[in-house]
Amino acid sequence: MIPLDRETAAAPASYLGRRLRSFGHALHGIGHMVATQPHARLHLLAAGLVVAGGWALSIDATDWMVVVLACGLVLAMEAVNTAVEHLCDVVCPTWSEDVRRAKDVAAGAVLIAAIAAAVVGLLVLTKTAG
Ligand SMILES: Nc1ncnc2c1ncn2[C@@H]1O[C@H](COP(=O)(O)OP(=O)(O)OP(=O)(O)O)[C@@H](O)[C@H]1O
Repeated sequence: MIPLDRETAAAPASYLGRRLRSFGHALHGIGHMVATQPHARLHLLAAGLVVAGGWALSIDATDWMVVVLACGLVLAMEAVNTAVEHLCDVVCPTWSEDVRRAKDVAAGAVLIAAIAAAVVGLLVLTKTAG
């Protein structure tokens, strides 16, 4: 196991360097989520379809704002769910009722965001078509 201070000792000294390094960590996390989580790839595919649909229907700027926020919320929840799953697996690799509850609640957060995003998509669609 690599001690945490070894990593921080190699940190860039400048403020901008540290911010860029943090940005890189976040991008690495997103890449890891997409590479390891089939649900994340499905959410990305759905977001792509929604963007294509919005483009085809020429939805207005306000609708774009809501649609982008809804898609972003789902992907952000999936990222938090992935982090919770990882932490649970490291802290407790065996079966545990507490882990089951924690993972189920985290998965529930994704489901809530996905349902809300689907409702937003339907409302935008019916508003634009109507
Ligand atoms: N250590 C554990 N103890 C008890 N239940 C667990 C444990 N690990 C997983 N589970 C149960 O299995 C479900 C799926 O957990 P898993 O870590 O396999 O996530 P997953 O397959 O990526 O699912 P998703 O991302 O859809 O939530 C959890 O929601 C939980 O109910």
